[in-house]
Amino acid sequence: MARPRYTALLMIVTIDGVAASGKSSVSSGVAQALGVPYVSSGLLYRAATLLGLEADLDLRGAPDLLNLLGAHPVRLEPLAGGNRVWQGERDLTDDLHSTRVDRGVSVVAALPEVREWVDAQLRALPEPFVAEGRDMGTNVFPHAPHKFYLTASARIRAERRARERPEDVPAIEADLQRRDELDTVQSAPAPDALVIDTGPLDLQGVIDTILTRLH
Ligand SMILES: Nc1ncnc2c1ncn2[C@@H]1O[C@H](COP(=O)(O)OP(=O)(O)O)[C@@H](O)[C@H]1O
Ligand SMILES: Nc1ccn([C@H]2C[C@H](O)[C@@H](COP(=O)(O)OP(=O)(O)O)O2)c(=O)n1
Repeated sequence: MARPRYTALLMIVTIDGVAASGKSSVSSGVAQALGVPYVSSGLLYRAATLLGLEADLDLRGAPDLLNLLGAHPVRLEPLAGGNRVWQGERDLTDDLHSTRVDRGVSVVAALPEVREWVDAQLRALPEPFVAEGRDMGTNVFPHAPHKFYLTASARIRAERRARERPEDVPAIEADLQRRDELDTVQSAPAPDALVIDTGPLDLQGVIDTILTRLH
């Protein structure tokens, strides 16, 4: 079958949304269909959090955290199938989705200095790509021609995430709601984003909804 032609092929596509709304799975599917990499901005916030926790730092203290990140630089490797994060030769990726990192990351993401550190790395990446996070369409790539924003109820998101975490659905739902609140400032949809309620859709349904907009 002939591969569909996408006008978005040489541009940036942004996919923002609340926690566990499907951003990384959907971005990976869209990126693979477009034949471009996807970029997971949340992994950089998670890496800063992991390294701060490992160094026993107070996560509210930007100077110490920035010193640490400056001394041991972190690199995001944006692949279409799944992003990886490196610190030198160490692959941090598999340690970034623990409950401990989930619970600390919003505090770190609220630090303006850390946001600048992440944004600078993202803006240095070669286009085209699909970028996912909270503020890709509003703050980091406001000129992107195609923007999407994923939502779903906290219960549905918790049920999905429960397949990846040891905690039960109510505990995960409470954590997600707490994080939604802490992340509110940077999580507003761009005015020109298409908001997609992923609740009634399966993964492929969300990917197809986006791809039909990119022809
Ligand atoms: N529309 C969907 N239907 C069913 N499961 C989904 C859907 N979107 C995502 N998922 C699943 O929900 C979980 C969270 O998705 P993920 O892509 O990690 O979200 P995010 O990047 O927003 O945190 C994953 O297990 C993923 O496979
Ligand atoms: N562009 C971004 C991406 C993530 N963040 C913050 C907010 C989130 O709580 C954490 C982790 O985001 P990530 O997308 O990796 O994970 P969730 O989908 O929220 O589970 O980072 C942000 O503030 N801005």
